[in-house]
Amino acid sequence: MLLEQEPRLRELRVFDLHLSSWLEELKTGPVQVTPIQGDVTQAHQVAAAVSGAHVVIHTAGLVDVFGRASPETIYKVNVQGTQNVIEACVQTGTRFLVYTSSMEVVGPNVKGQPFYRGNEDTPYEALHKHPYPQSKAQAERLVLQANGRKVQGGLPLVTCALRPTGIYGEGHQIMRDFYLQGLRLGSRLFRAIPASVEHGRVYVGNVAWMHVLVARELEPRAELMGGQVYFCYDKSPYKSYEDFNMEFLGPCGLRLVGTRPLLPYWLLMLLATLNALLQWLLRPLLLYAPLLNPYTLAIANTTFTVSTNKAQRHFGYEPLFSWEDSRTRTILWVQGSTQ
Ligand SMILES: NC(=O)C1=CN([C@@H]2O[C@H](COP(=O)(O)OP(=O)(O)OC[C@H]3O[C@@H](n4cnc5c(N)ncnc54)[C@H](O)[C@@H]3O)[C@@H](O)[C@H]2O)C=CC1
Ligand SMILES: C[C@@H](CO)CCC[C@@H](C)[C@H]1CC[C@H]2[C@@H]3[C@H](O)CC4=CC(=O)CC[C@]4(C)[C@H]3CC[C@]12C
Repeated sequence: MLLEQEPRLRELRVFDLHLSSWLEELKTGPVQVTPIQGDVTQAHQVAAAVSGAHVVIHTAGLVDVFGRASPETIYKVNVQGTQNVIEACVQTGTRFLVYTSSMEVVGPNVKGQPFYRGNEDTPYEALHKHPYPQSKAQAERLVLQANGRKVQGGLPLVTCALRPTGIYGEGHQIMRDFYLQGLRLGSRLFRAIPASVEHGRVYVGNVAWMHVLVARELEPRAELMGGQVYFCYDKSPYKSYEDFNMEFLGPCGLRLVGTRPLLPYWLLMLLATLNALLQWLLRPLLLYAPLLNPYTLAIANTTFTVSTNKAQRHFGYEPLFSWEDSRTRTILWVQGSTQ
């Protein structure tokens, strides 16, 4: 997105624990693309990568709500890693920092209270028990508190945080898992979540586009945007998690069975709790980390949708991809990803 949309870009450094092979293809254009294999938990590696950069987009993170990683590891990558990025900016004189936060820093909370088409100012009890949202909330706080800190050379750091809702699009592994599961079940999926529960989703291309715009506008609009949070949104429809997935899986030949959940909520919660127990029991022997656990069930079962125009007001954001484009691109990816 940066290469396509930012004409003033001179160099793009990609710092990641795992470098993808597609990065090589990006090296053929006029902009210098520098892949750097590194770990955000290693302060010296981060500082070396950041040195001389005009703007840092910090999107690396450990996304785990399934119990694959330990809470300590999640904290180390998401919180300590973010602190390292901030310190690297301060030490090396980089003034603009964009952080990929998450809707999860707000909710859904452990009480299952709905957040219905809320915006950045909507009051909501953000109570976290799970390591992932806890770590994202802590990291976001660090980023916002760092706004205004003096960087090397004496000028102030300008930071802001973007909070995507559930991201979908090309590369969405869970979508592919549901597709494969549906194929195994005779081209069917069984409804587990009531259709009335709305879940916020945003297309990956629009998430990227919003990051590019923020990176571009942070300097001229530092006064307004510094220390701010913005939900990442687009025109994707408000639907339940499963009904939304069917927008893509339907055209790929799957159908969702049932107008109401096949199993009652208490039974699903029992199964989710059993999964958590099994995970704990099996941990010394193997990693058992299914999609269904008490936390994921609670998120999927709680309405959380965003309706805001803050990004449009502050830096002129309009989605780059329409809902129709986002849908088509995602369907094509699902179809192609399993061949
Ligand atoms: N997937 C979603 O629905 C949402 C994701 N987010 C946030 O967006 C960001 C990207 O998430 P996804 O693309 O979904 O996840 P992902 O797992 O596909 O991407 C995360 C990237 O961070 C890298 N990474 C992990 N640990 C690292 C380390 N120690 N050092 C350097 N790089 C490391 C990974 O190699 C990977 O390339 C994360 O910060 C996540 O919290 C926010 C809202 C929703
Ligand atoms: C009960 C199951 C029946 O089919 C459905 C389980 C679906 C879950 C795996 C997903 C439901 C909601 C998702 C999360 C949500 O989109 C918010 C997120 C934000 C992030 O920053 C990271 C990812 C995630 C936690 C996302 C993960 C997958 C779900 C829990």
